Amino acid sequence: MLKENPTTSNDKETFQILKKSWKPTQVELNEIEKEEKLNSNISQKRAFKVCIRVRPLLNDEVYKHYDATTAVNNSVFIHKLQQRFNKKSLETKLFSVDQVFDTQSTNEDVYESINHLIPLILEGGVGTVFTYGQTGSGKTHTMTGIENLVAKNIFSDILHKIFGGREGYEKFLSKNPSYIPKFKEYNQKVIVSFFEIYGETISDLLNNKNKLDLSEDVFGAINITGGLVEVEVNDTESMLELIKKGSAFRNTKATFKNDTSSRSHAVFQIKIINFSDYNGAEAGCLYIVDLAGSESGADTQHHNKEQIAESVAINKSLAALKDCIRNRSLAVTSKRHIHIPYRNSKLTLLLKESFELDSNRQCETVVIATCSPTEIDTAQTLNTLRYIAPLKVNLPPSTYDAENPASWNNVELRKWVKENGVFENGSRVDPNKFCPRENGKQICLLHEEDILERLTLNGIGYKNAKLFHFKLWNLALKGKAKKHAIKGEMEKTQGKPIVAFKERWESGKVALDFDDQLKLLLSKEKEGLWRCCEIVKSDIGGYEVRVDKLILAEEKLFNKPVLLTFDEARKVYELDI
Ligand SMILES: Nc1ncnc2c1ncn2[C@@H]1O[C@H](COP(=O)(O)OP(=O)(O)OP(=O)(O)O)[C@@H](O)[C@H]1O
Repeated sequence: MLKENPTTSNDKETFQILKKSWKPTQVELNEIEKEEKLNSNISQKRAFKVCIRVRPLLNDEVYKHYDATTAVNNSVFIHKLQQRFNKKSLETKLFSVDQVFDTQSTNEDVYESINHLIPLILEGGVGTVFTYGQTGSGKTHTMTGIENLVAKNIFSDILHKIFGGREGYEKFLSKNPSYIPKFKEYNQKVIVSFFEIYGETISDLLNNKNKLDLSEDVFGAINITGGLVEVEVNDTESMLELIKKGSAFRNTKATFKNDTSSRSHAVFQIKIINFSDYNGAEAGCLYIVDLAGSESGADTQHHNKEQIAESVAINKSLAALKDCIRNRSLAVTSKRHIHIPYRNSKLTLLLKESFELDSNRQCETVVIATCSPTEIDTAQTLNTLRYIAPLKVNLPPSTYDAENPASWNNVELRKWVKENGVFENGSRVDPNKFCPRENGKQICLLHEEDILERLTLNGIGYKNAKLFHFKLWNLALKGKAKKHAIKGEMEKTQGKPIVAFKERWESGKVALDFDDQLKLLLSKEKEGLWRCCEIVKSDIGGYEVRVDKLILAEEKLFNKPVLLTFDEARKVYELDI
């Protein structure tokens, strides 16, 4: 590995003497304490958790360079030797994040910062972990460690969940010592894929670098197209084998800073599929993303034309990633609309769901900033830390509203189902079967036929299933209207919500009226009266526009405009709630 060496042995000695006598100031200690108090008081979990890992000095660095960092609890100090006239002193910068891993930390220690993502994906959520940092700072070392530890732990985590905890599983094992787990028996599948994003090209690392692409469907979901190989795995060894195979195919080249520098973003994806789930239940998903290293101008001074173009492409996609996270954090606090530019790169498009404020599923991301400890990398380390330190984002506060199913989590939904799914003939809706993992919003987005199927397959008669669906659907519509009322889009008059007509009604808009009927506005007949055609529920779920059913409707009864999206496959419209 090539290293520049502007450090004299004199500097190194002076630095070591100064660092030995260095202590954080009282102001800095107060700041660390304040940050830690703030972290421990956070009742909400982080949507974006930020960690720092400082790697140790490597063998070829130990003699020439020195460690310019000091970690104190969840903060790290970066030191710089300054010379003023004849006097040398230490200049220090402090960064506080959620967790710091110092030069002595192991990959097992770092794994602790991400292991909460496993229960999240077993519940159908989306977990993302990525490392960000200069080339040669330890991203691949950290990510390979995490991939291997996930492979080692995920299968026992699933079994503990199936057997109601570690003790339950151990008790079972003591009675069945030769038991070999078969996840299919428990309706679980663990599916693994591994691909890289090099510039804007996506290649399958488990299939000879077969070219893949991303597409966004009409519902906004991102799909990998081109035949991604997805392998079902049942044990640690098979998963480790795939990690090894995929890593060997990765695009790496020697650079000025790193002999085996990764020139692509590698994405190791684990899907947890509960295949007894009905239509519409999404798989839990973990993305482990090893980013290509960012390079400074100085790092690229020995690059040829092709390498410079490669560096520009890497830095561009890293900038897109930073923009998305930064705007995501701004969007949580800002009163105005903040655009999250996830379409600016393939990487951010893939991770779109992690940036969405209003995602249907719970999404949590861990960002690990990796740093080289040496004094010659201080400028790049400061760049990395300045960027990642403000990225901490809390999950949006709970918006639970007993009258709005779209705001319920799985526990709240189950409670409602238990209380409301009771019929005169004694049959009951079992929440374990109706909504094993979904939250209220996910259930509200299901088609009527999917809901009816869930109910009838579990012994609820068709008539009762319709009644139950109607109750839930009505509540969802009212909840949505109420949400708008709270937002100030409606006024209350005599106990009845009346629209404050900020929106100008115009032809082509769809209005929901106070009887929960939808109408497509065709033309204005006269002031306050519109010629419309009816939009009715279809037998196959969704809505149909009945051009044969023309009516006149009073504008004052319109509750609010709604968006309909067209389901190309079934040729019906769906309410975009
Ligand atoms: N925590 C660590 N402990 C020991 N060695 C480490 C650690 N982190 C990194 N290294 C070593 O440092 C070198 C560079 O690490 P690595 O390849 O992981 O960097 P990188 O950030 O992925 O670089 P690039 O962006 O160029 O791919 C490797 O030889 C690696 O083994």
